[in-house]
Amino acid sequence: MANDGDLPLYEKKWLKPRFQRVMDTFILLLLLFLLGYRVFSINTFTFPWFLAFLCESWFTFTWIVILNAKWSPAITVTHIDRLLKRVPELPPVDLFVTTADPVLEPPIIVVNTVLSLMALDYPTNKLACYVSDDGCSPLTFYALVEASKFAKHWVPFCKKYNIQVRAPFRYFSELATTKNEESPQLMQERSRMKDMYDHLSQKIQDVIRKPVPSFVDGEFGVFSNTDRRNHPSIIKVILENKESFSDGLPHLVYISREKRPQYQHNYKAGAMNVLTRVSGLMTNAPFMLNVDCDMFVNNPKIVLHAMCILMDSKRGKEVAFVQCFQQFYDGIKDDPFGNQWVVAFQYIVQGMAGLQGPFFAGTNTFHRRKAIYGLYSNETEAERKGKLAEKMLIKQFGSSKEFIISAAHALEGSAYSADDISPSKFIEAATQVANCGYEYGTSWGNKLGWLYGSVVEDIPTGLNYHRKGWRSECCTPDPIAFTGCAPRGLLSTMIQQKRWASGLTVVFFGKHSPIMGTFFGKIQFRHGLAYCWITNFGLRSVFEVCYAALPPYCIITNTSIFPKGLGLCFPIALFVMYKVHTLQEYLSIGLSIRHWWNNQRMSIITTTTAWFIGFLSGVLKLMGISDNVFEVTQKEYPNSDADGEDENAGRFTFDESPVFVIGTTILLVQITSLTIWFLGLQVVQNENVSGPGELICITYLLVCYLPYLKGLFARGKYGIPFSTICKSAMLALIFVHLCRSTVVG
Ligand SMILES: O=c1ccn([C@@H]2O[C@H](COP(=O)(O)OP(=O)(O)O[C@H]3O[C@H](CO)[C@@H](O)[C@H](O)[C@H]3O)[C@@H](O)[C@H]2O)c(=O)[nH]1
Ligand SMILES: [Mn+2]
Repeated sequence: MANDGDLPLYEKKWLKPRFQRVMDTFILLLLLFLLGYRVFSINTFTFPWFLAFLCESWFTFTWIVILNAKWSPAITVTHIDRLLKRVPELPPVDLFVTTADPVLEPPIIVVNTVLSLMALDYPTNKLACYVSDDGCSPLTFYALVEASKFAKHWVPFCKKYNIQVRAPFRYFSELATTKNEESPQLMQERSRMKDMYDHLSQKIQDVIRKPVPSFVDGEFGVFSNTDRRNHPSIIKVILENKESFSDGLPHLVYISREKRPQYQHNYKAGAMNVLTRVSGLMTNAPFMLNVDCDMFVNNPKIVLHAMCILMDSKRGKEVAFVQCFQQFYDGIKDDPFGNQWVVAFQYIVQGMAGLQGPFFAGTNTFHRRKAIYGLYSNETEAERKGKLAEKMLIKQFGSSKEFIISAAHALEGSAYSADDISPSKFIEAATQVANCGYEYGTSWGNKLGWLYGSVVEDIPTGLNYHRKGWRSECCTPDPIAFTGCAPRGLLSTMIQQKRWASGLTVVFFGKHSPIMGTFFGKIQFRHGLAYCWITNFGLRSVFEVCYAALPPYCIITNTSIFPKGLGLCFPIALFVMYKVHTLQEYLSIGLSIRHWWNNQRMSIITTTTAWFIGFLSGVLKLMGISDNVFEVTQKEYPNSDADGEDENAGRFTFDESPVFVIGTTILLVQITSLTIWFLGLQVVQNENVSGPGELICITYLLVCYLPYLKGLFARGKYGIPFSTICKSAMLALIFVHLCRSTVVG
């Protein structure tokens, strides 16, 4: 371990974004002015004014949440050189990859991620890679076995030439665009690698088309007669670094946990807990890295960077996890569907890093094993002793004798050695802890491990760390640590956003909410408030949908929520300031105006449609009426012959999903109200008639919903289906009727 007198392995620097703070505060003041105006105006007690007041109060609260989260951003600077001076002390790290569906997540993608992990710049005898396959697919297993053979050539090649991108498909596709002067030897070896890789992907392709007969026997026999929803645990050690060579290959283990129809499997969280236990038995590394199957390593030194933080003898001791940004490769230019999250990571996540630390974003994260085992950050030796009693351990961790021993070791933080670790010795015990009944009555998913109960497992799991007094850190080395694939279509984006909104709603109203963590746990006030930025995704939609319905309501019933004349300047100034400020945020980190506008537009569309549906389904789940499912996001393997698609890459596509019914309804309601105003069909009233304020709102919403407007008239997948239009028209008519009945009736 490091001597306390040593220089720190990492430094934390707080930034002072003065200009941002001024703008943020100014916008807050304008919001408060607007609220003040509402309170003191004579119309306060009419229904629409009250609703507007409610929504604007919420927007003000949301702004305070954002401002608070962004206020004191921090970055970390890591010193690998200092860490490397202590090489003999480098700790083992277990690497986790999850996959769930061989169709939505093509095995070649999983294979690339695994290869990039195996080739990390870290002593290989300290690494073990575990792949969890919830799809129970012989194909994925086959692909991994074949990849492990390729790895024997690929890993030494990468290390010899210090290749940066170690996922072969990215390496070869990036090569095509950069031509450097290189040694003939490298070029020769590279072309050999390319041939081998092409051969590997061809083999996997062939099996997708026509499964080889040997799938029913030999190593693949265990997969015969299995159904992904009903099968025993399958655990296979594909590679074992028996001699513990520091320049060999890491262990590679395939795990498909038991599934039975009568059990709840808890989606990714369940898979992560099985990975934690199986790895606990086999290698029991004190640190673990978890990535989604599409997130490959982009910076081969990333483990070293993360270890600088986790191994630091002062500040690092309180850190439960290190989060790397989620970044994407081949994202569509200017982020047309708003799913690349560049700004969110830059301002919110980096902002939270200046408080108690970033939230756990589900992937690209290094965890401290004893923290995931439920320890508090500052537990004393004595307090821990009580917890290590065998009875207590069995109650929390389940009845596997072997696992209890390993858990006790992990909790004590006792010395680890990479020698004589042989995963295959533990197959039997590992099968036991991967079975569905194992967690029954234990604390898994409830007090420790990845938490259950919501389809977003990452946020409550992160909250659980922070609640116990741990901190977290961001790690943002150059080049960036990992890159993955963002959804490439509107539909998959909507499915993803809907899942987040429903899961987050359940979290916000559940026992793991940031509010509970602040009052009953060790989450600091400002940090708890910052957490509301993400946990409130679902709830936010309710207010935005209301606010989108208000101006049409006003037009139809000929009332008004906005001041007229000079008074209108206030809300307009607020709107303009907000837009200019966000635009400045985008430009200052090198994003384009187009990127900004796309995100502005999508924030309206996503909030009022996908998040709204997500909120409703979250509420149904909270009331116990229905359950939410984890719909896996489609990962696309870039196909060289699909280039023709590119010009339509950012275009909106529609289908019969309810998300589009909501969006189309909102659009039709705006159009209808505008038509009513234009034709002068409004209810006749004497005072406070609707005016420019309402019209501006409607126009802005129409501009945001322009792709939908085009969709009304387009055909095929770019057009909104006729049935969706009919449903929306019905809903819009009902809305108009209801509005009129409040005044006429
Ligand atoms: O039953 C399941 C469902 C999913 N997964 C895996 O979970 C990961 C994330 O799934 P994905 O469909 O890619 O979801 P995203 O919306 O892209 O994921 C984001 O949001 C999730 C929470 O909703 C987090 O878990 C992820 O880390 C985060 O990247 C993938 O590796 C899946 O294979 C499983 O292992 N088992
Ligand atoms: Mn994903």
